Amino acid sequence: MSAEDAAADQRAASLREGANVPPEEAVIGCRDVTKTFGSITAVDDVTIGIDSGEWVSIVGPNGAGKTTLLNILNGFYSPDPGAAVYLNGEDVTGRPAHYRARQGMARTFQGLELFEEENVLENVMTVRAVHERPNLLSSLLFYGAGRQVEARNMRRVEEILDYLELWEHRHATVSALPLGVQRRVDLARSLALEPDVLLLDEAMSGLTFDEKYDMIRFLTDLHEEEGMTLVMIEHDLEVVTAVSDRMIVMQKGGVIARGPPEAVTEDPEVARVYTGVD
Ligand SMILES: Nc1ncnc2c1ncn2[C@@H]1O[C@H](COP(=O)(O)OP(=O)(O)OP(=O)(O)O)[C@@H](O)[C@H]1O
Repeated sequence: MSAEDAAADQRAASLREGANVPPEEAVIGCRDVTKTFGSITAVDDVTIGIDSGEWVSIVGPNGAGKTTLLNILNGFYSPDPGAAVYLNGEDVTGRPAHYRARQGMARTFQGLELFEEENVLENVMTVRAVHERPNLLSSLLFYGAGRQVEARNMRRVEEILDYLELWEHRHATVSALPLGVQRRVDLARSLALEPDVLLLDEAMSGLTFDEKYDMIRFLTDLHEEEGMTLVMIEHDLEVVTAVSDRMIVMQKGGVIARGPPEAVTEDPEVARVYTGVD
């Protein structure tokens, strides 16, 4: 092996090692996560740590375990025993998704789990109302407390719709809207939870060039203006390399590379996964 090859191998190996920050100290992190479904190992011993304000993309071929990992991070799936998941430094392994949502984590869905026959306003308002229910006791003690909360929710939802340029669509039935707008409604629903960490599962899948551009513009604003931590599963490597601070590459359930996009895309193992060429 030449000195050049040895250096490339060493760099590739260092990219595969460890998390960026220890998971226990990360905004969102996990240690030793494995998830099996019967004989299928969907996620295989994954440890990651994502720092506050980072924009991290998780990439990899179909079936690599990306969505399963996201489902474990947000509490939809429990990992196999021996794993731990951390949110803002707290061990949330046994905590359900709604607890993690209240602690600042939201997500969008690859398959858009919207109420298709309801309008945009209703879709976002429903999430908001669940997030901030009027406290029952204060509602009983203070006349109008429930109404105040409702008015506050409505104001916040209006701000979100305005921000995502959805205001003109607020009375439209979701199923009648183009996919690009539906994906923005999904994003609006997650923002209604006022998250610090946003997990995005292929938020740009199926979008036209212009729709993707809009989505990137909104996410960039959230990242830069609000300092939101973004963790994004995305197949479009051009988008990933343009926007991400770091990439995590998964294959067959495991992490095969991680680091800044310019370094990861040069990793020989990543090239092999994407091109099938040695
Ligand atoms: N609920 C489940 N029950 C059984 N097997 C599952 C389940 N969820 C995922 N799998 C399997 O786990 C593996 C990883 O799937 P996952 O959806 O996490 O991959 P992915 O990287 O997100 O793929 P894609 O890019 O196609 O969405 C696949 O073999 C899949 O069939």
